[in-house]
Amino acid sequence: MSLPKLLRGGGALSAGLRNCRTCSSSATSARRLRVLVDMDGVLADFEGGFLKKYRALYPKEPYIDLEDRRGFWVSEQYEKLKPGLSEKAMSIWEAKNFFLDLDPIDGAVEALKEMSRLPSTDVFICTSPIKRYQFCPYEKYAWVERHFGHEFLEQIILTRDKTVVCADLLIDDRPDITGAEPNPRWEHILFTACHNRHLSMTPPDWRLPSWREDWKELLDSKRQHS
Ligand SMILES: Cc1cn([C@H]2C[C@H](O)[C@@H](COP(=O)(O)O)O2)c(=O)[nH]c1=O
Ligand SMILES: [Mg+2]
Repeated sequence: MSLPKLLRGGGALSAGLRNCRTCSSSATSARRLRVLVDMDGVLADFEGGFLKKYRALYPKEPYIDLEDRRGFWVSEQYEKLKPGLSEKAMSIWEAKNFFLDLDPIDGAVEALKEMSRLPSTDVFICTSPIKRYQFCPYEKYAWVERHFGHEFLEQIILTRDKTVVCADLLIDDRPDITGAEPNPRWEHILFTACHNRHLSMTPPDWRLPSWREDWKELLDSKRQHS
């Protein structure tokens, strides 16, 4: 089988992998591809937005350049940098307008709109809100409406556990996605972000380096081998 160029781990795509068709309810839907796309770090520039606001609010505190970011949790790396910085980091994304003000990731808006227009493809934005919920869930909806339009609000899934969502693919920057379901239906495509770009990929892992790459090739490949 020829593998898409973006598959760094040389993954075997869907051959022998879990088949999401088992959770489809009709023959018609069985032919459609369902794609979940994460928001923070994939569509919205969480890391860039955080650093900008953190430096503005705490100009005297140390910070971590994006190229030095390691590990998914910003709060953990900041706490290691200086005890107490975890709380200051959290105060940034817990504040009003943090999520709403995030810039889109390069190419994300065009790519997602194009993906949602593809035939036989259902696209959902699948994102985890923070538990301090005063602003975050509302602002995530408002962000989607601002960048994708009102209609796209039908395609939002807010969940703290993405493993229980049934789909063919999940494009997400978090390397370790775990939850109540030990065998999620989707295959994970790791979207490259500052905190994960140094991780080596092992088969059958997939990676999408950016929205400027040929993400359609990944979808087509999954479609063909499902
Ligand atoms: C880096 C980091 C993130 N969070 C929060 C912010 C978002 O609500 C989620 C990540 O959501 P995703 O759907 O997995 O992109 O986590 C956090 O609480 N602490 C952090 O350090
Ligand atoms: Mg993310």
